[in-house]
Amino acid sequence: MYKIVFMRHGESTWNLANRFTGWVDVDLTEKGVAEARQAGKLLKEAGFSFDLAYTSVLKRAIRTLWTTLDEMDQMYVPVKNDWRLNERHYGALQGLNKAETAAQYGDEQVLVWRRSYDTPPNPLEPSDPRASFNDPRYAGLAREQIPLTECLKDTVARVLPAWNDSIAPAIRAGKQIIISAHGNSLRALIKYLDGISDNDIVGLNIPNGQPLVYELDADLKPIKSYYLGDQSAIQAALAAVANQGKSK
Ligand SMILES: O=C(O)[C@H](O)COP(=O)(O)O
Repeated sequence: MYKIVFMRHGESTWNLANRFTGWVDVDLTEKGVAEARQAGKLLKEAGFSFDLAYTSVLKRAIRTLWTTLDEMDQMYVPVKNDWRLNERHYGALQGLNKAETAAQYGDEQVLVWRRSYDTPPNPLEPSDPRASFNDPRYAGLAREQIPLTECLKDTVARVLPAWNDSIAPAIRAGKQIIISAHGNSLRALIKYLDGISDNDIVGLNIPNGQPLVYELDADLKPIKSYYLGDQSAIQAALAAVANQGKSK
């Protein structure tokens, strides 16, 4: 049996402001840092010890990972930063307030943009200064690999190669792994691992900064999964994420 830990980053400044974030590189709030520390405490108490860590190239996930490993006194763990674990690109919605967008376009439309499997928000214009073409962290990518918007299906299409080429072989080689990533890149992975249908994935939300443990069989199929920590607080956090896209 293998175990892997997934974690969405702690609260970011744009989570606090309830803005669509995507590939915008915002930092953690103080609460977000505290969530990452608490995650480290829980993982330490549960006896976790990691050999390898994965994260995205966005600082909210990177700092969450550093803070969690620091709390565990495991900052020596090698870290692989992989752009394919980035948050789903939120296109032209990036920067907009989620509740205001729902008030303007309706809760149903915002739910489609946030949670449907295959409907992307409108794309950024290629000439938009928010496009990532000139960002040095993506310098090794072909232009067509750099999104201007994504639906979850697009995110699955880039996350799965990271799983298949890098993460899954490391698990099979016996590495104890933690992945610090984002709400929708983790939804993409969980959809795949748990075989969740395109319809049912709409109902899956991931709270900030809570370690999610997956136990996997020899074929890397999930045996069970559970969040560490206070279960009622986690349920409340999940409901809060779902409600971020409502006008009231
Ligand atoms: O990019 C964002 O806005 C968040 O990280 C995830 O947002 P969502 O829960 O609205 O998809």
